[in-house]
Amino acid sequence: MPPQRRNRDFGWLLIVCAGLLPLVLGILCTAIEARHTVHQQQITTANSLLAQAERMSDSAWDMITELRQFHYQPCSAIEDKLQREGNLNAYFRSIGKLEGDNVTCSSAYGMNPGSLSEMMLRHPPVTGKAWWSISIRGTFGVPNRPAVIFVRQLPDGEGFWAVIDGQYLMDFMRALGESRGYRMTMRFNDGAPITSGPAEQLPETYLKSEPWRAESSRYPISVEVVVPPSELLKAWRQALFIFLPMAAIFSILLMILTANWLRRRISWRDEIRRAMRNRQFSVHYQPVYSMAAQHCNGVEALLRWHLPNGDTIRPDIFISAAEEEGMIVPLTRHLLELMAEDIQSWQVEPGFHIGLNLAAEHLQHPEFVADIQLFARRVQNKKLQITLELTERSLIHDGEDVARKLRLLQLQGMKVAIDDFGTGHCSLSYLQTFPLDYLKIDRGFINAIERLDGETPVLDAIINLAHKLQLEVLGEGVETSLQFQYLQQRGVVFIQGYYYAWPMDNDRLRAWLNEQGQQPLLAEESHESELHHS
Ligand SMILES: Nc1nc2c(ncn2[C@@H]2O[C@@H]3COP(=O)(O)O[C@H]4[C@@H](O)[C@H](n5cnc6c(=O)[nH]c(N)nc65)O[C@@H]4COP(=O)(O)O[C@H]3[C@H]2O)c(=O)[nH]1
Repeated sequence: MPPQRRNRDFGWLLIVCAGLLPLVLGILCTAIEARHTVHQQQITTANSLLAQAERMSDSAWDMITELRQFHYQPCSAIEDKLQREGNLNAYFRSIGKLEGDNVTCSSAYGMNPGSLSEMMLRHPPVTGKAWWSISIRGTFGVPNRPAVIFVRQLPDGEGFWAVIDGQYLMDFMRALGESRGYRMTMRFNDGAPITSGPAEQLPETYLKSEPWRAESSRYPISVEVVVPPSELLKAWRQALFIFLPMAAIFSILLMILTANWLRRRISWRDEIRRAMRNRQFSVHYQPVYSMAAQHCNGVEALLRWHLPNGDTIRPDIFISAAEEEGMIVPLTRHLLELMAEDIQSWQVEPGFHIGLNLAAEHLQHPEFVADIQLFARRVQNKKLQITLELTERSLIHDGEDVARKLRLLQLQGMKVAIDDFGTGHCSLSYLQTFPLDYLKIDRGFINAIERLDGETPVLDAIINLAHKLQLEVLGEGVETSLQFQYLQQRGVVFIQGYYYAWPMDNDRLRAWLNEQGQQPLLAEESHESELHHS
């Protein structure tokens, strides 16, 4: 499959993925949100149930405290009063008195209706406590309806009891959760369950939510709330209903952005190719001043891109794009061709320097040496000093291999410079790895110069370092007389910048070299006219 085709297919895949991403994320988030909502509802329901059960327990214990007034009184004397108390207070099925395990008096059945076990339809729990309560599946009189019995036993064997009808609790549960299909279970003291909701086991599906259990801090009451899958599904559907339109908008936006990004990527590559074909690139040359020779002894080649409408694209933009799009090698080869053509028109002394910028990808390319050698052969009649400028902007991975190639080219008479020194992450390691001849100080450090007799610590340190390593130093971006003099005083041998000359096209360079190329640069003079002229 040709690479172009493969890229396009990959692009479609990327657009589809970008479109799906918000949808998938949305579905996941809403599922989590639905679970959270349902869980909160479970907690709220359980807490409401507990609160109601606690209120009923409070009533029951209050009633038992009230019954204390009938202590030592025979059932015949209190029967009517008991009946009235039992009937007039909410929640109660019956209330009464105890003697040991025997029920001696009941608001429902009068005197001596039987034992406590017979009334509860089970043995009383062994709690060892004078106050206890337990949920039961029914009572002697109403065996099929759950209830809760509250008992207080006095040390003298007498006691009081109250039975709350479970119907009140079941009604409350129904009101809370019947419409939502909740299954709710309440137990007092691990007694019989009082339940409401569907009795069947919920199917084991992903949508099943965990039962929520809660206990009262005041009484031995526990509740459990189970939510059916349909509730979770409903909550999910509601969340999706709100979220899906937003997700759809996000999907469309993301697809448009991805498509634009892909188009831009493809268009940079295509545009650079087209621009090379249509000769929209040209080379500008910026003169370099030699302090020793006191005249221009070389130039740096800087690529320019002129659009047919007269606009230009900044080199830092199209060079970065070419590096990212894998176009820097063809572009540099194009630069070398343009330079070779221009150089044929030059009238310069042998040894005149021509510096050219090289990107890391090209240095690592297997045909790098051949490319440079071809260029050198094409301009060999001019006997130029070719300087290869490495920049730290993009990292050179295979340092040893690149160093070997550079050494080979050095043996054939070329020089190597490190460009924009100090701005990257690996300035010092480059000094150690590569066979360098020149160090070009970035204009950021030159801009820091404030006074001729003062210090510029970092700049001074770089200059000293270069001298120690026996590298020749070039100051880049020199714009003022002060900067020029400062560098001159500190033994910087080459100067490049607007103060000396701006980058210019080939025709203007030839004229400039003729008129000003041999003139010394004097710091005291005003160079305004010279700069504008160039
Ligand atoms: N403010 C200021 N700027 C000054 C002064 N003197 C020169 N300059 C600018 O500083 C840049 C020097 O080039 P660079 O550091 O190699 O930085 C270059 C270089 O890294 C890259 N570049 C340019 N042409 C090529 C090329 O053919 N190949 C590669 N790989 N990179 C290139 O693009 C960068 C920017 O290039 P340009 O825009 O041409 O910008 C040039 C030049 O116009 C000055 O006194 N003041």
